[in-house]
Amino acid sequence: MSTVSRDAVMAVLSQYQDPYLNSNLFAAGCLRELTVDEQGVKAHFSLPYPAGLQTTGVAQMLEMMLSAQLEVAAQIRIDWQVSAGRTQVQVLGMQGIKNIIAVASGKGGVGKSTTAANLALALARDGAKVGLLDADIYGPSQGILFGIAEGTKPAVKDEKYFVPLTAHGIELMSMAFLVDDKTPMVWRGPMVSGALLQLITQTAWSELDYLVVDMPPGTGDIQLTLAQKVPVAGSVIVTTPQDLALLDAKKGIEMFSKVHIPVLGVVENMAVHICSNCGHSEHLFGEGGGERLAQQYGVELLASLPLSILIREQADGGKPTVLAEPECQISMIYQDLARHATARLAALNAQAPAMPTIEVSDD
Ligand SMILES: Nc1ncnc2c1ncn2[C@@H]1O[C@H](COP(=O)(O)OP(=O)(O)OP(=O)(O)O)[C@@H](O)[C@H]1O
Repeated sequence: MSTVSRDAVMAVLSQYQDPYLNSNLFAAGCLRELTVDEQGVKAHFSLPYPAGLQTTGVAQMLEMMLSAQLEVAAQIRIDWQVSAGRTQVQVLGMQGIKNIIAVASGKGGVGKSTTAANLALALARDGAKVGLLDADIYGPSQGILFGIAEGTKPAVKDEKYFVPLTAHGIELMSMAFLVDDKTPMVWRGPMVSGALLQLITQTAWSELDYLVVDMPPGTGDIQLTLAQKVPVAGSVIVTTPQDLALLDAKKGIEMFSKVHIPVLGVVENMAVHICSNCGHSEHLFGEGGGERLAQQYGVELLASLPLSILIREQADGGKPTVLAEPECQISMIYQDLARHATARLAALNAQAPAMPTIEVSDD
């Protein structure tokens, strides 16, 4: 077999643009090994974001491109590896976590918790080790979203740490596991802030690639303190496209920039309604709001999700869409969201100088 040149092989492989890194695999620094000899081509690439579901397919496609264009036999291996966040996580119980991602919204009820749950599940489907911290003190709903039986309490380790529950491969801790639904509102204020701090400083998480934090909605003192107490590597802002929600989402973006937490991007939820009878699509809350918001702040529009009865029924029934119907079109959007957000985070981790360590105590 005649040997093709290394340049020719690289030229063919460069035709593939990774949709999440927005560049070819060489320019994105993913090449680990490339051998071109009379045996053929052997290459190994490593992606910086979880991509377990797509590596085999992409490798096969690259092999076919080489075979078709250069008539050369190729063995391509693609794997992925997550780098640790810029901020070293020094919080007790959180030291084994590589990256903390906050999911926030300026306004309540826009689908932040549903997005956080599906994001966590999508990351896990792609092979990442994931935890989910439900810090939504006003309406902790991750227990319901993950089908946890009411009254389930986390185990306690060394008389000091809560052990997260595990559901569908995700480590899970929620305010709801500590505060009773029947706790009167008047008691809730001070108790809840105390419990939230306990949740942050006294949960023994495993070694995780990502901890997704479902933040309380809004941009008040509690959210700001939380953003400062938890060493967040990046945030995802969830909004619906109507003007009022967008206005609040802007406040969310500004809050994160105030505490120097990068915004990985915006998720536009309930963007378009598709009639389940006739298939007609309608932008109930206006069109293009998420895109405009992302452009205004120079961040990515990570995903745009439809207003779908499936999303609501599955989430409220304890099986978010990514779990209930992993192959459906909506799950693909969540999968895409997870990859866009983590690829962006990887780029930030690679670029930025290390941030100072954040130490958190429970006082
Ligand atoms: N894209 C969607 N289509 C249809 N229903 C949705 C969608 N996203 C979320 N929902 C539903 O909207 C309701 C509110 O969602 P969710 O609890 O995730 O919002 P939230 O922003 O976290 O609210 P809160 O401010 O109360 O924490 C839920 O019943 C959920 O199932």
